[in-house]
Amino acid sequence: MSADLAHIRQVMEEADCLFDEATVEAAISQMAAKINAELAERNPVVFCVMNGGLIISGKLVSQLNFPLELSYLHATRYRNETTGGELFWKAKPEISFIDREVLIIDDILDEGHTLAAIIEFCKHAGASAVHTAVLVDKQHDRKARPDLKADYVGLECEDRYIFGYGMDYKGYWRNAAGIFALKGH
Ligand SMILES: O=P(O)(O)OC[C@H]1O[C@H](OP(=O)(O)OP(=O)(O)O)[C@H](O)[C@@H]1O
Ligand SMILES: Nc1nc2[nH]cnc2c(=O)[nH]1
Repeated sequence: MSADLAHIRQVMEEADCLFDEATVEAAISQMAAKINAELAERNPVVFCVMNGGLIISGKLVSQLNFPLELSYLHATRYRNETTGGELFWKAKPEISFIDREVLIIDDILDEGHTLAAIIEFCKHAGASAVHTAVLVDKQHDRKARPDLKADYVGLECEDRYIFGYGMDYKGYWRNAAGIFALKGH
């Protein structure tokens, strides 16, 4: 089914900008500074969680000043919808995790099912430590594991459906240079 582009455009026109580009870029630089200070000697394998992690991963790793290996994994729970379901692996990582420190980079920690499952997967695969970085931590009381916090968080946002900087609305607007909230959600 082809997307209704008029609707997709209208969604952006009506959306609220929660964080403009300069604010997001500053948050990413702060994350990078902390990661540089803490992981520079750890020889981590860095994993971008596709698709949403694409933009934050690219922007973040280019500000990391130590040698690292970069790969991706693809797990999805939302499949371009605005509410989450079962975790579905589209691509599992190919690099060996055995005795390696891992840094997982994703766009958003919402209910946390995705990140929790990825962390479990990495530990099961033999990682010696799993570090996590998310651009946005959504604030609400529906967390899958309330104790699960990302080690590096760029921004905290209110409990609304957001898009931009890698996050989609029905598969669109991952390219938006700001973080926007859907009108009425
Ligand atoms: O904390 P949770 O409630 O589990 O949600 C967070 C996950 O949801 C989004 O992925 P999605 O499944 O939409 O796939 P995408 O990355 O392809 O957009 C996002 O990229 C996170 O991986
Ligand atoms: N685009 C987008 N994806 C999500 N995955 C989990 N929560 C969200 C959200 O608010 N926006």
